[in-house]
Amino acid sequence: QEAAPKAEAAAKPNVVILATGGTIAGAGASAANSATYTAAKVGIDQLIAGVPELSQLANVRGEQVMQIASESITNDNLLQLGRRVAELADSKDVDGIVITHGTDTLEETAYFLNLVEKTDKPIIVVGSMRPGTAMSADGMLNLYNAVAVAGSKDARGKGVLVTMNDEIQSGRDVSKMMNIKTEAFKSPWGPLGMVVEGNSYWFRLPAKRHTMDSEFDIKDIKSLPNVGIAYSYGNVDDTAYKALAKDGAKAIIHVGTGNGSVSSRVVPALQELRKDGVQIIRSSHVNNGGFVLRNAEQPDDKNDWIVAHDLNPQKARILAMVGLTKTQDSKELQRMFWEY
Ligand SMILES: NC(=O)C[C@H](N)C(=O)O
Repeated sequence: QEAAPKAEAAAKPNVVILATGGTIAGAGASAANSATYTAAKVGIDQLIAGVPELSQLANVRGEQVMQIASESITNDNLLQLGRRVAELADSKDVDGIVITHGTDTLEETAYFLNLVEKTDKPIIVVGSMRPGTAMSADGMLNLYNAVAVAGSKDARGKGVLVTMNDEIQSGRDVSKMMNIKTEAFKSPWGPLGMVVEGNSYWFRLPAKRHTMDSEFDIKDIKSLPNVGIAYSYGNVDDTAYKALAKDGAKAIIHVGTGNGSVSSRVVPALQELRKDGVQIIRSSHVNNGGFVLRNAEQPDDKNDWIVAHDLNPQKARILAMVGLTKTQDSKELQRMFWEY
């Protein structure tokens, strides 16, 4: 009789929560403040203490890696987080890792980790749309779901995942499609599954290379190159592109209209920049998921440009940076944009 609880404790998975800040750690002046608040206020110990039910799912411990709103995250922050995740993933007494994160750049961090972490242990990135001080705060349940998925054996080998609004999304595909609403995170290809009352229900698997099957490894990445993003619209000119190149961008993500199209007022500058060695990567600013194909709208073969395919501009920046740590060859980079 005495042995039972002990056996139960031993069977529970060990999950580490790495806290980085964001609204999930935010606080507002009153319960009515769902949108007006300060992000990155509450420490990880307080967050964990706020959801006592976590201890039913796993042996949970927390680490405060940083405390920032995610719009302010830098490449150095990404590397710091990535290295800590890798150390924990290598540790025998860690079964799964949760990262609490602001939602503004959550999709970038999730995709970055999906590319560079050589582990099949679950890595779950999670945030919230409302601070914990607000009525109907969503952080508690999102965090509970994240720990549940991180501790489950079923989540192994599926790449970095995101648990928001009861859905399990692929860290590669998911994007913040809407602000204000708690139903903020969507993937153009749909969620992988659902998490309900601590149980995961899976419906599909990621088809793109990730984690164990990736050619990238955080342990080999010393720094990330400068990659900029320039946005297209009617009456656009080449000012932003030239400024990014002048600032030393190794690649520029062109946020094109529609099919990643490029204004005739911008084409000559992009052809020049490519001749000067800058990689030009065409993506799209359409809201529900772009889909850019080679030589559609623009002669990519002739210009030696790259297409981002279905990656949105901010995810294209992540893959371009990681890819450029391995190669400067545009054909190799294009291969990566098809495979990841
Ligand atoms: N909902 C949020 O987390 C937004 C916040 N600005 C952040 O990304 O840190």
